[in-house]
Amino acid sequence: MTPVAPTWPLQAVVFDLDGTLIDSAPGLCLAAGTTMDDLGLPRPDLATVIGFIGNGAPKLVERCLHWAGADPVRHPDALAVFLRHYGRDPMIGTTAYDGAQDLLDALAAQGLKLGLCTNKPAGPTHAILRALPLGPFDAVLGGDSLPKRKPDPAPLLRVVADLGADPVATLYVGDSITDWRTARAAGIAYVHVEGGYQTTPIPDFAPWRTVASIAGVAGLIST
Ligand SMILES: O=C(O)COP(=O)(O)O
Ligand SMILES: [Mg+2]
Repeated sequence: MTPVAPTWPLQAVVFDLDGTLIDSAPGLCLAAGTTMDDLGLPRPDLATVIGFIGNGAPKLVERCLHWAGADPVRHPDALAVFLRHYGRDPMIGTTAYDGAQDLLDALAAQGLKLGLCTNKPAGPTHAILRALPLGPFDAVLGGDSLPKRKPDPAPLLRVVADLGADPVATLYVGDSITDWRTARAAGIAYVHVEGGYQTTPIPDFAPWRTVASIAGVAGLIST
């Protein structure tokens, strides 16, 4: 498979959030563990929860229940409990990766539009963006903002449209198979950041570029 390259000059860069700009896995693990306590189920450890991140809160809870051998009919209740725990303070166990804000500042200074397209629900996403602070972003969509979430291309294409950018002159920067599939389905050039939450090889993987950490994205872009 041939990687999709962006056309220059670049107009916009859209980012994934969890595992790309922020390390939120300890917080997600804590909320998942408290949820499982409430349900009388075993707590998954951090490495296990990291493997469950990437497709949004409903999938994370579904994977926790499946891991524990629990009846899937408990999912609606479990999801409500999880969202209550996580929503109380999504900043617990969450930090920005080194260099993330410096990168956003540098890209904005080059006149690039900045977007955020995450599967994290919009409520905690905005709480985290305010609290860190991280950004500013010109357009933000959460996993529950549209009827479909990543890897469906709709959220990414909507963010790009909200930015007023041309998809071919846009980069999507992410850390997971979900992000890669989203970018591929949208026909948008994909930059993969290593060191996030992708723990298994990605089949048919053809990113435009791979960087070892978020700070490395700056070196790819000159407008
Ligand atoms: O909420 C998740 O499961 C993943 O969130 P992300 O799309 O920002 O990586
Ligand atoms: Mg991610």
